[in-house]
Amino acid sequence: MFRIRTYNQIALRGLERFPRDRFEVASELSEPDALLLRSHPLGGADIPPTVKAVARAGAGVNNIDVAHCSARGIPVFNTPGANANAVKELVVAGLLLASRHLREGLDWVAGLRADSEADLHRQVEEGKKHFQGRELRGRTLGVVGLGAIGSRVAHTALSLDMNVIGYDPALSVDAAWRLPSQVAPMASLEALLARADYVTLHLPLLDATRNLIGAAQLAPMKEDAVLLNFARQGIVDDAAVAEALRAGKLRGFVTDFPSLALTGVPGVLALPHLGASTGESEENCAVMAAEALTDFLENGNIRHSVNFPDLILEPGPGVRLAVTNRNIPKMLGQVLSVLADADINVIDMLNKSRDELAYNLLDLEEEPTEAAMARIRALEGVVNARLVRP
Ligand SMILES: NC(=O)C1=CN([C@@H]2O[C@H](COP(=O)(O)OP(=O)(O)OC[C@H]3O[C@@H](n4cnc5c(N)ncnc54)[C@H](O)[C@@H]3O)[C@@H](O)[C@H]2O)C=CC1
Ligand SMILES: O=C(O)C(=O)COP(=O)(O)O
Repeated sequence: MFRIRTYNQIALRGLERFPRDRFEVASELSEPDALLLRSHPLGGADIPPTVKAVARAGAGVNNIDVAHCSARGIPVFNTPGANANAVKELVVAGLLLASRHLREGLDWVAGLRADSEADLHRQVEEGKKHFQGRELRGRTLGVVGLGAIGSRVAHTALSLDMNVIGYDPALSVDAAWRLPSQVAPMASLEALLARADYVTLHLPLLDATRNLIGAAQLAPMKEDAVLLNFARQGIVDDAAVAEALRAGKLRGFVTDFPSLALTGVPGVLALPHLGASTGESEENCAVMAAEALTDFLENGNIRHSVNFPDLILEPGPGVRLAVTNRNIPKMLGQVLSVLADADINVIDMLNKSRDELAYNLLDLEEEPTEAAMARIRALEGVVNARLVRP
C-alpha cells in the first residue's frame, strides 16, 4: 500500500483516482510515500524521510522548498495549465471590476433605502452618473508572462477588441506556438509598462521575479493605468503600489493577494486568492496531480515535474529499478557494473537528466539483492535508488 498525505482541500474526483486497493489517502497519516497539496507551505523539515514525491495540485510551487526536494532526490510535480482557464476568467472579471466601478455600484445599490418601487428607480437613475466607467475595447493590455494563463488572457482580450502586447523573456517553444499572432512582443518590461493601459502579471514567483514591479517600474506607467496581480504576492511591491495609488499615479490595482500595505488604500480591489477556486479547476488539478503521483509511485514514470526530467518507460516485464543521481559522468556505468557483478540482465532502460539531477529507470530480469541495492545506494553521486516493481 502507498500512503498519500494530503494538505488543503483536494477535490474528491482527484482523490478517487488513487486505486483504493493499493493507496491509502488521508490528511492525517504517518510515514507517507507522497504528499499532495495546494498552497500549504512545505519546508524541507516538514517532509518525512519516507516521502518519495510531492505533488502540487496547481501551478505555482513557490510554497514548496524545491531545492531541498532536489537535494533529496524527491520529484516535485505540478499541474501545468489545469487551472489556467479559471484564472483567465477571473482576470476578465478584474479588468471589468477596475473599469466599470462595479464594486462601488454594487455597494451603493445594497445600501439604498426606498419607500416604493418608483422611489428606488428614481434613486438608481439619479445615482448612476457617479459610476461612469470606461470600455476595454481599443485599450492596450500588457501581459507579462505568456505561459498557460497569459496566453489564454491574451486570446480573450483580443476577443474583447483590446490591443495586446506581451513580454516573456523565457517563452517556451510550445507557449510561443499557442500565442495568437496579434500579440505584439515587447523587447523589455519597461517598454510594455510604458505603453499599456492595463498590465496583468502571469509569471512565477522566483528569486529573479521578486519585487519585479516596484517604484521604478510604476513610475513610467500611465497615470490612468490599472495593474492586475493574479500571479503571486512578492512579485509586486505592494507598498510602492499603495504609494502610487495615493499619489494618483495609478488608476487601480486588482490583486488576488491581499496585504496589510494595501488595506484601505483607494483603488485597490483585493480578492482572497480565488484564481483557481472553481470546481472545474480544482478537479482538473487534483486529477492531474493524482495521476502523476500514481504513475511515479507504481511505475517510476515522471510527467510534469518542476525539478526532474520527464521520463516515461512503458511497463514491461521484469523488476523495475529507479535511480536518481547527480548529473555527473560515469554514474550509469557504475550502476550497470553493480548489476553485472550480480549477474542481473537489463531488459530495458531509460536515462535523462535535468540541471543537477539525472534519473534512470531500468527493467531487470531479476530482483537485485539487498546487498546489491546497498552497493548502488552507496555509489558516490547516487541520491536514491528504489525498487519500483519488485
Ligand atoms: N491566483 C491564482 O490562484 C493562481 C496563480 N497562479 C500563478 O500564475 C503563475 C503562472 O501560471 P501559468 O501561466 O500556469 O505558468 P506557466 O509556467 O505556463 O507560465 C509562466 C510564464 O512566465 C514566464 N516568465 C518567467 N519569468 C518571467 C519574467 N521575468 N518576465 C516575464 N515572464 C516570465 C515563463 O517563461 C512562462 O512562459 C504561477 O506560477 C502561479 O504563481 C497560477 C494559478 C492560479
Ligand atoms: O495554482 C496556483 O499557483 C495557485 O495559486 C492556486 O492556488 P490554490 O490551489 O487555490 O491554493
